[in-house]
Amino acid sequence: MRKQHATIAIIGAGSAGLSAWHSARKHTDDVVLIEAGTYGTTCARVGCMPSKLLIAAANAAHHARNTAMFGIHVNDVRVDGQAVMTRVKHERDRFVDNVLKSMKTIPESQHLKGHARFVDPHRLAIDDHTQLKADAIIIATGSRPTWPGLLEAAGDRLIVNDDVFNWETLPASIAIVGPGVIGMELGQALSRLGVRTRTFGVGGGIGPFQSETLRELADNTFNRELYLDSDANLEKVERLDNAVALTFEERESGQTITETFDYVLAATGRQPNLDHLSMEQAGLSLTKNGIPKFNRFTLQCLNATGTPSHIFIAGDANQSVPLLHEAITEGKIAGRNAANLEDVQVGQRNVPLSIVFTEPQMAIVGDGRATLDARYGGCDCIAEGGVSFADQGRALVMGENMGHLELYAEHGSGQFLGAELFGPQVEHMAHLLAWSLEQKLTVSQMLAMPFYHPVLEEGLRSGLRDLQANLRQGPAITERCMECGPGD
Ligand SMILES: Cc1cc2nc3c(=O)[nH]c(=O)nc-3n(C[C@H](O)[C@H](O)[C@H](O)COP(=O)(O)OP(=O)(O)OC[C@H]3O[C@@H](n4cnc5c(N)ncnc54)[C@H](O)[C@@H]3O)c2cc1C
Ligand SMILES: NC(=O)c1ccc[n+]([C@@H]2O[C@H](COP(=O)([O-])OP(=O)(O)OC[C@H]3O[C@@H](n4cnc5c(N)ncnc54)[C@H](O)[C@@H]3O)[C@@H](O)[C@H]2O)c1
Repeated sequence: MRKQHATIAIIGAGSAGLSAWHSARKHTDDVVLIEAGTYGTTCARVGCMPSKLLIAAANAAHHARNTAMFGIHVNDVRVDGQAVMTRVKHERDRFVDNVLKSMKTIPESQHLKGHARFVDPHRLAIDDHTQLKADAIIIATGSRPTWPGLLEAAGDRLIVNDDVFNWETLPASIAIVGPGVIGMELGQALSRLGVRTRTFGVGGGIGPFQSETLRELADNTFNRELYLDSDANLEKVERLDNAVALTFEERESGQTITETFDYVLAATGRQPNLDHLSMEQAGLSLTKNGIPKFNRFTLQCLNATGTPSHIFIAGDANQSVPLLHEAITEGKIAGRNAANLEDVQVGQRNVPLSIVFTEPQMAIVGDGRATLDARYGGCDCIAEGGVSFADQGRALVMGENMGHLELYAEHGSGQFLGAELFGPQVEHMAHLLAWSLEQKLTVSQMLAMPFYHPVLEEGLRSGLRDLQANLRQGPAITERCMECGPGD
């Protein structure tokens, strides 16, 4: 085994690892990046980007089929599964190429190919070819899908998101287990592309929603176009010759039926890639799930002795906020701190922001209802306001008048705290709200901002007005805001 030394070793060349590399390189040239798998990042290869490409194709088909309300008649909308997948993969490869091109800035001598594991707190074995000793180490190993044992019976018909983006064409049918973020995005997209789908969940959760009102509305809304049972009784999974059979209690009829599908997609959550790292050799204090205890502002892990470690953890590997922009922020902070062990600093973290690219979109800004209730302990400190998109002006114009916003603020201070959003293109409102939260704006300050007419954000203004009324700090709300223009 070759022996090598580096000031900083980064395990994983995904989004967090690459961000950490660039950040650390501002302080030292001696940084080594270790990658076990394929370069190109989860986001570009099998995550954010190919999923949004599939969704874009699906929405094109869906909107083409739903023009009649405008008096426009489109005949024979045909989905060419092979062409859909060709575009998804072609554009996906472009995103991957961009990552690979940017990786060319990393000198050959600074990346090592192979699977890293801890030998002791400062030493890593890379496969069986290199032993790397480092002053500081950043764990940026990402995550992978996990699924309940029941699904194992599907054998090679059990697939995960990675498999979808390798398809040559679309299958005829698929069962989706897990109506979380991945299950809802891919499930709706495949259904809109003409694939027969059924989606099964447990406990009633849909996407990221904590609010019961929004869960119920999402359940009703999605069930208008696809089969979704968010609290399903999935009894049996069986591999047949050319298919997989699922036995379940059908939602409407209550009957137990068996239906066959080409595949079953596990979208039941992800687990951090820490189990093959020999973490027990790293000398760290671990949670009961085997995740190193760490400080989310410095990304520094805690030694088993209770002292700060020279090991940092960033991105999906720490399971804190498994989102792309957070992985990049965390990599940046970890890279800076790993290079300055004597002067570890607190990095700036953004307010929580999560968006699900279904139609209607789902989003959470700041804290959701349940988190706020837990934080404020039922002290009646939270005011809630809301607005339905069922008759919002611009949404009606576009024929996308579905959804509801729930907005929360603190009684007394009037400070905006968070929101759960379900509606057309709420990705944009979610950003406005996240920026307002970053600025610690009060509801009345937010209402003093300009709102153009006629835009979807006028719906947000109605929700904020309702919130303001419930804060009992401003003018009483009128039935309709006519000075705002028609259809606010
Ligand atoms: C289907 C899907 C859709 C998504 N959509 C979105 C979205 O729209 N918006 C959003 O913000 N987020 C989205 N995400 C989440 C986002 O992709 C992740 O949060 C982000 O990619 C995590 O980056 P990372 O660097 O932590 O992990 P990764 O990019 O997975 O990098 C980890 C790297 O570590 C390597 N590795 C693991 N173990 C070892 C080892 N022992 N030795 C060496 N190398 C190792 C892996 O091979 C991998 O290359 C999506 C995820 C999925 C799966
Ligand atoms: N748009 C985005 O930003 C985006 C898109 C995709 C993924 N992601 C990231 O990837 C992460 C992982 O996504 P995910 O969808 O795998 O996880 P998730 O936690 O969002 O959803 C998992 C779902 O599976 C359900 N579930 C768990 N066990 C089950 C069982 N036995 N039977 C049926 N259902 C079961 C859960 O109730 C939940 O609804 C997300 O948390 C998110 O951070 C983000």
